[in-house]
Amino acid sequence: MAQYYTTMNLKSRFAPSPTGYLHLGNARTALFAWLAARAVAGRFVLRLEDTDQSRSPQIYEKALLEDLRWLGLNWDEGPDIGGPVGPYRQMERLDIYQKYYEALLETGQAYPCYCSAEDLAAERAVQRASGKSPRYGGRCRHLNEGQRSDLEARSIQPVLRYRVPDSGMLTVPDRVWGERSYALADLGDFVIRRSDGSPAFFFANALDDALMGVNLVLRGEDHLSNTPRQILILQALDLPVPEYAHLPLLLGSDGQPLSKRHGAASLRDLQFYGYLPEAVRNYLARLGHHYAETDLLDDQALAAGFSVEKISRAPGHFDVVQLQHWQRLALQALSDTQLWEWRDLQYALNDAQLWKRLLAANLSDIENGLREKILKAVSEDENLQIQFVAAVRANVLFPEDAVDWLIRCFADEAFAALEKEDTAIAALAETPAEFWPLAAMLLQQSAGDYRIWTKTLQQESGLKGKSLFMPLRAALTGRSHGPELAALLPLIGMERAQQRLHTAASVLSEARN
Ligand SMILES: Nc1ncnc2c1ncn2[C@@H]1O[C@H](COP(=O)(O)OP(=O)(O)OP(=O)(O)O)[C@@H](O)[C@H]1O
Ligand SMILES: [Zn+2]
Repeated sequence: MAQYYTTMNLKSRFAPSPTGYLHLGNARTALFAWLAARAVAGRFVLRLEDTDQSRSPQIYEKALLEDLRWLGLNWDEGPDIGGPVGPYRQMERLDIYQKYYEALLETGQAYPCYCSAEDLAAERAVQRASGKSPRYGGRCRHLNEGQRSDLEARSIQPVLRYRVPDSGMLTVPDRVWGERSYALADLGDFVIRRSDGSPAFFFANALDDALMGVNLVLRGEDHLSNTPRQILILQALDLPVPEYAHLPLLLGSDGQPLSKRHGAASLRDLQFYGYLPEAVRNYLARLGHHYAETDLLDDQALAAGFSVEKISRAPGHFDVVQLQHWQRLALQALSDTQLWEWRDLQYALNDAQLWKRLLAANLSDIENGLREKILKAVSEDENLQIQFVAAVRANVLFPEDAVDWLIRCFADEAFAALEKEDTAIAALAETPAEFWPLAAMLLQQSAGDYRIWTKTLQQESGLKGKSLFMPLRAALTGRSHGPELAALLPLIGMERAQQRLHTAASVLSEARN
């Protein structure tokens, strides 16, 4: 049984390949490894497995660091900040690997294999045909010096294979899956160095964990079957074997595991939509890990409640409804001022394209400087900002929602053509024509006091409940749902409210024509 790490020296890591944008599966793996370290004041390492040079463009390395930082993770050692056991990019560690290849060659635990891709494919075909599971049969195991130099003379670049012991069992402990035993005879001698000299994943990954002092390897279940080979390598080199914890994979809506190469829902996408990183952290932390608390947790609480033992074995599914639930809670946790200053909201306010889209029906208003006019009015008045945020915050999930409500509150001439929901138009159409002049007059009389206005309007129109408030909401906001009208009315103001009540009457007559 593996020795469980003490809480004093835990070191975990995230070791992605910079081959695409991080998706939520990668992000959850990174988050769990980070939480495991932060829970016990351990260390967290970021290592880039960039040995597949054909798929490792520079942009992905930069994006990877940015996205992890956006998510709120930090690392104690990594490619950008260095550390005591670096370098932290595998391509910068080739000399280190070479030393260990030589050690294995010297003791005969590794040997060069000259088999061509065709040779190997033919071997596998024969094995499959006789119902055996395919593995390398060991053809180059016993080549003598003369045979080797012959092959070298034909300038065949060999791979290096690890010589797996012929018999025996290997027991692999896993903190999530428990112990599994493997018959060594089934493994087949596997490649540890490719013919171009680059290290195979099995080798570099295991070696680096050991050399970097990583003692908890938390990674996706896709690596579960690699573990016996990695333990063999570490044992052969007399290096420490870490503890392993394999996380069930996150699946997309097609039931397939998310994968960078297939462009799965990325952290970048979530950032673009305006998700708050604390919402994403809370969502991911509960994806396959149990927390007793159902409210939004800060990082300290997330770390304190994290334990490898609480990881579930069931595969996770990306569920946007759940993610939005955490977005709602994360937004609620912001003060009004913080919400107004939300960086993504500030971007959205300045995003002319977004305004154009929200106002598509009335582009001429954009040309007339509508956006500048509204922004000027609210940017000069801090009270108005706070009042606005306080009124609409329960109806805002994304920055775009806030911009939409801003337009609905503060646009005058634009409003006539502002997009109106069908249900809102239906509510207008069901309301008698004489209601609107009455509503306008009583609004004037009540001097904008919402309670007095609606009370007198109810008395004099005979309408009440939904048939009173739905048409008012529809006329004032163009929507059938939204923030409290009492809170919106002061923002809309008397003048615009009057205008909209009159417009509602004309919408009605248009609808009837
Ligand atoms: N769908 C997934 N769910 C959970 N974890 C995953 C998933 N896919 C990969 N991981 C984990 O993310 C970490 C980084 O792996 P890696 O960079 O190879 O990601 P990948 O998505 O498999 O990329 P690629 O498509 O380039 O192979 C590993 O620990 C891996 O196990
Ligand atoms: Zn061979």
